[in-house]
Amino acid sequence: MTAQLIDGKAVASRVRERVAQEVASRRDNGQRPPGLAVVLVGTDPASQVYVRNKHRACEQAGIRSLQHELPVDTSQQALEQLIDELNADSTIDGILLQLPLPEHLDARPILERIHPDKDVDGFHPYNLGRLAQRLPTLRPCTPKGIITLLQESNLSIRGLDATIVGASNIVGRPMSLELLLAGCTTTICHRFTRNLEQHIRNAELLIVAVGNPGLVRGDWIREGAIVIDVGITRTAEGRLIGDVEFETAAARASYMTPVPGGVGPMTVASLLENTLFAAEQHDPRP
Ligand SMILES: Nc1nc(=O)c2c([nH]1)NC[C@@H]1CN(c3ccc(C(=O)N[C@@H](CCC(=O)O)C(=O)O)cc3)C=[N+]21
Repeated sequence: MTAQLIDGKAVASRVRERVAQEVASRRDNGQRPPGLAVVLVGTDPASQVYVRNKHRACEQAGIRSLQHELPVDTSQQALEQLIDELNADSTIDGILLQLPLPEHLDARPILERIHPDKDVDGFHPYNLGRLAQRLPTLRPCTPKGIITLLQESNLSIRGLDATIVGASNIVGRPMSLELLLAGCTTTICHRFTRNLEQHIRNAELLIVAVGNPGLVRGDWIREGAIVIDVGITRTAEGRLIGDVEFETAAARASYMTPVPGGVGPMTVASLLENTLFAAEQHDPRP
């Protein structure tokens, strides 16, 4: 078998076009544009690239995007105060705190301070609880984007044995909820997992989100599996690579996402959908 590549860039661009049409139709109704506030603390170059990409995507979709770039020595208190101001601002529908934060700051109390209605990352415990109970809510962007990618590729996943490698708050754990809700039998592997290879070999759907290139060897992939590679690592030569050995895995998988051009663009597309969703809650159609 040789895998068909799942073109995340193309699917993301269709999703963004749908959002743009919705935003335009709201404007025709006399409604204000959705507003997104992106908060970036410090000068991490990768974060700056992501924030710039998000800003450009918002502009193209007619979403108002405001950037708050704070110095690296910003205090916890100053950051909390900015969140309070954004929570109170009725023109702002979504607040995104770009992670990671500098060492001296604690993300958790700040993420909990973002009003759940404005939590377009879907990281607030309230929203994760709603997701766990299948209630409509703001869902974490990367897992949501992966579900959209599978749907738009007409891949039915109900009943599949799924393995997730990585149990982060932002990808692995919410991904496990999404797959459970979609009807998969789901295994989550993490740093204490003893038989990683065996869990990967069993996977009809494999999601890898660790950030460790070559972690998953191509010959571990089950014949015909769907492989979703969330890892993004920049090599010394400046190329981006995923966590799964690409060539050997693609020889066994049925479908596989490339890096770049797979999951990354879907994360941004989900952010736009979430911002529109938040605006629809704050400012419903007449
Ligand atoms: N509060 C918060 N929310 C996030 O959603 C968040 C975050 N913090 N911190 C960092 C991670 C990472 N992330 C990506 C978004 C887009 C691409 C993306 O568009 N990738 C392109 C390549 C981009 C490039 O050239 O660097 C691709 O894979 O094709 C990748 C990674 C969002 N994150």
